[in-house]
Amino acid sequence: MRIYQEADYAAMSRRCANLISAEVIRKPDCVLGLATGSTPVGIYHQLAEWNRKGDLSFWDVITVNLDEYRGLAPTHTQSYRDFMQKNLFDHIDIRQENTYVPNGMAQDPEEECSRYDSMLRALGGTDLQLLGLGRNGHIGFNEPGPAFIKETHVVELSQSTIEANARFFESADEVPRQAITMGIGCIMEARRVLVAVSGEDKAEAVYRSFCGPITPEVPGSILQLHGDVVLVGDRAALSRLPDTSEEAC
Ligand SMILES: O=P(O)(O)OC[C@H]1O[C@](O)(CO)[C@@H](O)[C@@H]1O
Repeated sequence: MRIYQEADYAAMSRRCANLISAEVIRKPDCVLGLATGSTPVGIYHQLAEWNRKGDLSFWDVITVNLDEYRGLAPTHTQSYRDFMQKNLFDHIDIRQENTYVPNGMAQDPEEECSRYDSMLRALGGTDLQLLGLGRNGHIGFNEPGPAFIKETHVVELSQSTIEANARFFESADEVPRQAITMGIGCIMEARRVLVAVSGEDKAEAVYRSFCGPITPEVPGSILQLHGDVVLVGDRAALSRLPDTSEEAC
């Protein structure tokens, strides 16, 4: 695993944007797996700026998002589709039809999960998967539980995730209780995984994911078994790692 320790959120965002742009330059028709949440906002803004300046094109790029809340329409201001439009897609030259986000309004969610997996397979998997990390170690919306779930699936959000994401809603009561998420198998099949973390409140999850036992109780810990993981964090988020200059643990 490669670790980049950056001074702060801005530097972490620039580093991740650099790694993503390197992939886009290397393979202009790459498949990027994308994440939502507060962490990637700075990364997306940096990519949009380079695109606006003409330094980077997303014309042939395909994007596949990790997850979506169940029951929120794509136009809902807290849906992950809306998040992606506002923070990235509306500001870059990507073709809208090349951007995939699970449909949280699907009448038959199980069918939507299989459709998403088939679509991922048809695309040949992701070249680079960007991940944030939940405070409880979740990746995508793969919450701590008794087993790793391989395929895209419907998940019951944990209380800690509902509380963490309540900041985006009027109150915790409005946070959807379910989501559709890419499974651990789809994430692990990415050719490269880029994990972005920022802030003291992620330090414990980073430590448990990369230095603790591999267990579905800490979904991010599965990444220890991936052959090409790049972890980029600011000092606060990486503060519990024993030595961030080389291997994590
Ligand atoms: O970047 P944040 O807002 O801390 O979120 C971390 C993780 O939590 C989620 O937002 C889901 O709760 C993920 O999409 C994200 O990777």
